[in-house]
Amino acid sequence: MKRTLYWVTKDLRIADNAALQLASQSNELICVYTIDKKWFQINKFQSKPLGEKRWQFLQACLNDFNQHLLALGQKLYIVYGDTLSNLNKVCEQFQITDLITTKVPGTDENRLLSKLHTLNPQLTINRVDQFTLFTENSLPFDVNNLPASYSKFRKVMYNIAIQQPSSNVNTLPCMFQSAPSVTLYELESSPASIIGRPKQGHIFKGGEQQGLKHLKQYFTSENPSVYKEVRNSLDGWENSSKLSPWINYGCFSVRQVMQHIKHYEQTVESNKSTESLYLELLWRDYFQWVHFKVGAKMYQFKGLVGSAPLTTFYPERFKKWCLGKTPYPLVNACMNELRHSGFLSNRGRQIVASCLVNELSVDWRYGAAWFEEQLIDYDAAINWGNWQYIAGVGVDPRGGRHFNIKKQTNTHDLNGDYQAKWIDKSNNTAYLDQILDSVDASDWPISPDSATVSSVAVSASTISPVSRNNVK
Ligand SMILES: Cc1cc2nc3c(=O)[nH]c(=O)nc-3n(C[C@H](O)[C@H](O)[C@H](O)COP(=O)(O)OP(=O)(O)OC[C@H]3O[C@@H](n4cnc5c(N)ncnc54)[C@H](O)[C@@H]3O)c2cc1C
Repeated sequence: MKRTLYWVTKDLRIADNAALQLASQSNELICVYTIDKKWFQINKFQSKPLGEKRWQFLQACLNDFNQHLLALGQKLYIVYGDTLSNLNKVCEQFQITDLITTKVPGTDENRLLSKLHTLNPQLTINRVDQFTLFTENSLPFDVNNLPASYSKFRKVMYNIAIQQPSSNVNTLPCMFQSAPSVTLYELESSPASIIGRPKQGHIFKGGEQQGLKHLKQYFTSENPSVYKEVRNSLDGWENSSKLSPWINYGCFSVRQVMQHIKHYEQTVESNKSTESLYLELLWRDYFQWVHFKVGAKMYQFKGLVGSAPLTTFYPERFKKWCLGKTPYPLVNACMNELRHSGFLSNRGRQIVASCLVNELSVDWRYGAAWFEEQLIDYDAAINWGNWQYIAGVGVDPRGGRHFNIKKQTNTHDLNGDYQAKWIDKSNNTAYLDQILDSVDASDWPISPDSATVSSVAVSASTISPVSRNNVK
């Protein structure tokens, strides 16, 4: 008799969901999504793990998934609090024999599963390998021998076949008779009203249904044919695929995305742009496997290379960077977009991350944690992996990236349209003076008489010396 707990995490979909397929073979089933109270608390990097924009997106995803489960005679239970004790209570209350969940690289999740197993030694834990393009078994190497750079990984993986998406689940086993005692609430049958949508910027609507609609729209447009030429633009819905928020909550699988790329290549066009899109998905996979391999090192100051960057924590610089109040208008525009909309282009992310590390000499982990709070498409491996890469402590064999802000402004926003769009209209300079005076004026890298805070550029001599390669 299989009494199964399906712990739903980054797999909020019915299609191509091998974990749900496996759960469908149980005798009795309960589907649970855990919301940890820590997600809403300020952490040691002064940010919250879950900000408002992603929380709204997630609620829509949960509602959508619940609708699908209801149609199959099941429902999604949401439990709130301490994840380990909540899962443990569900296991005890229903005498769970099997736990099914999607295998993700997060260190918290993995630690939690081993503790849960210690508390419930009878429990069989099935971690379903479906978060990446390739399963661990299909890698031609052991994860511990993962190639040391992305280019090596790409060479090895390029021609390896990717598994086709699986068929949809049509029936699910019956529910347990009573609701779990830890239930905070059941999702209503009507979709949650989404409040506080950004007035500007891209709108992402959570859930499998909306995700598949967007996936279809992107691949029935001509945008995949020109992706490579436009992907570095700072603005524009059509300049990149905008698939990331749905991929990261598993509203569709990366294999489904790959299927669309292949179909586009077979029926419309196969060119450098369609290849480039695939190569970005491969980057995503690479960061996931790096995270599987290195575990907690993903979040350490010294990163994967084991040597500390020449940066530290300056509260005022960090605060001004978060609020888009640095001396760099392009950086400010990007940070305003991120804060107001929960999204930022890849080039924007690279520019602001480089600025925090190289111009402001701030510990990269504070920036990564701020991104974690703000981004709708936050993913642990991709976010912390990219930050490490820019800070020179990650998988980059060339050691760090420094983006020349003036050059980036001339290349990507010569007419200033993007900066005008995201300028902070409040123009609250009194607020700036207050911060400058009251926090730690001495740590701000502009000498007090050199400029007003809104001036365009800081001369190199006013910046703490940080040796960096690869100024772009
Ligand atoms: C400092 C920094 C932090 C980042 N944090 C995140 C994050 O938390 N979550 C996230 O999904 N992406 C992150 N990225 C990568 C990238 O910026 C986003 O994936 C991309 O902007 C999402 O938009 P898109 O779906 O239109 O991407 P597209 O350009 O259309 O790319 C398609 C897909 O490829 C993958 N991809 C694209 N660029 C990268 C990359 N540089 N590294 C790994 N995978 C990539 C994503 O899954 C993306 O959805 C970060 C990049 C930087 C520089």
